[in-house]
Amino acid sequence: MKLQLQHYINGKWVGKDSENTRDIVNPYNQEIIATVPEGDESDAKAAIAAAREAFDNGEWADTPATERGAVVRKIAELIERDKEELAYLESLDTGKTMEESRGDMDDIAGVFRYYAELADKDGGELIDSPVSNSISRVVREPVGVCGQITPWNYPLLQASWKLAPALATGNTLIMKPSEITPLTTIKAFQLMEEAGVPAGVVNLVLGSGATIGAELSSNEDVDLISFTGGIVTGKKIMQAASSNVKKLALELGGKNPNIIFADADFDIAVDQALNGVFFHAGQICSAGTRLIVEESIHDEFVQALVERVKKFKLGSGFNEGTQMGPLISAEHRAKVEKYVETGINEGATLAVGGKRPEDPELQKGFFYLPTIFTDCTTDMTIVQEEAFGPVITVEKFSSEKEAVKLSNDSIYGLAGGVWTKDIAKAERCAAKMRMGTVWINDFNLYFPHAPWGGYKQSGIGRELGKLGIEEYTETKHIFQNLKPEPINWF
Ligand SMILES: NC(=O)c1ccc[n+]([C@@H]2O[C@H](COP(=O)([O-])OP(=O)(O)OC[C@H]3O[C@@H](n4cnc5c(N)ncnc54)[C@H](O)[C@@H]3O)[C@@H](O)[C@H]2O)c1
Ligand SMILES: C[N+](C)(C)CC=O
Repeated sequence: MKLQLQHYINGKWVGKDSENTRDIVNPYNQEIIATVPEGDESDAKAAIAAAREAFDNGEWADTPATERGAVVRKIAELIERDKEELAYLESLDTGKTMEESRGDMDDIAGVFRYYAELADKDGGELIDSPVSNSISRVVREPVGVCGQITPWNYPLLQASWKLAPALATGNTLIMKPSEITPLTTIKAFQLMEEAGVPAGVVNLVLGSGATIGAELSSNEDVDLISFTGGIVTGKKIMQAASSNVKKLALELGGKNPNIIFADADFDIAVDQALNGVFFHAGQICSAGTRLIVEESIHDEFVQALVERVKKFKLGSGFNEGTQMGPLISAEHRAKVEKYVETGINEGATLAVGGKRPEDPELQKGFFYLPTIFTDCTTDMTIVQEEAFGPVITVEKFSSEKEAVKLSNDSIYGLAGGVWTKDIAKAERCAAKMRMGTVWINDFNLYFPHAPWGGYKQSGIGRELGKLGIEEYTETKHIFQNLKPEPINWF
């Protein structure tokens, strides 16, 4: 199936002849891999109008939940059918390895399957009414028109966490993928069309956040805005969403602590600490970029990390054996470089990395060497701010209480990890860590059944799990008086 490099509005592919276009660039070699129309506010408004009409006067919201679930299941099947093509497009667009992209596609199909199953499982709740001769029940209904805005690091995965629950519950939607990485989202809209999602129910507008994203966030015909991305954008969206007091779901950044106690399994903790931060070149919201290591093993632990890091294989995501691809763009690499410069100026010790690779084969891509800073303290910018790149900061601790205190010293609260063989200690730490996810002797694991989201400034609401579908519903209480009588007050 040919990739439709266009917007998808009201069941039609539009924008082919647009004067404004954007080139999509391969971060591995800067080649142009596609050119797409660059939409503006008028495209966003057309998509919102289509979604509004489909919600208010279409049949999707009233379609039996079992049938909606069947459509969502069909989407999962089509993703599985086209897994290789989708994985190829994702790696081309983001630079991540094919193995990672294949894993993402499995996860994405799993999310559609999970919400297909949940679609008809909430038949409401009968309340034990305190009023005699009455029926009191609670039902869940779709919110309405949903705006959905996604980032570039996990383009289709983050989209699937929004599309699947919104569709399963009978909403209509407009999605704006990151302007840097729209390819797999375009393909997913083709698959949703093939699966039989009615015209107007799902709409796709390509273009920038400042235009389309801002329109989706402020337009009063949009009932809910769901955003995954950076904290600065999240705050702008929150303000814009106040126009009509939209329902709001924000999945923002993280500066995620990974606590390593001296009694942890040393080799596994080293291995997973590396994986937790350098996977996808650190461009993961939940990357464990803040290592907090018990003093007694600190030097040995850092040495083991540094030795392993020096052997990392950087390269094309399509080459067998590549462990780490490039960063997403020149601008993003410049941000990571500035961050590392800040760390050096703040007095942290650069243990390894801190520059671009010299390998001639990597010069066209936006590569950056895996980097480790030691002698870090919580007052440093690099310990507080998200690098969203391959950079670890290492702090020391000498007591359980101090480890937990350090881990919570952040405006963020997305995720964190604890490594120890003492399960009681691990549970005590997990209970005190102010984060949406805490992993004990693991890191960066997520699956459709468990909720995902942040405490503090890491966001509002949850995706995945049962909470992830509830985000897309309004709750209504219906009270029926079976024996009405006059009140005789007036
Ligand atoms: N919590 C999570 O689950 C999660 C998952 C993935 C990424 N993230 C976060 O995403 C960030 C990286 O992604 P990014 O650089 O694409 O983020 P970003 O905030 O720059 O962009 C995200 C999306 O918002 C759009 N946007 C930009 N300005 C906008 C505006 N004014 N109004 C509406 N939309 C606007 C962009 O076009 C893009 O589609 C990191 O901070 C990362 O931690 C969080
Ligand atoms: C949510 N997650 C871990 C899939 C991607 C975060 O960037």
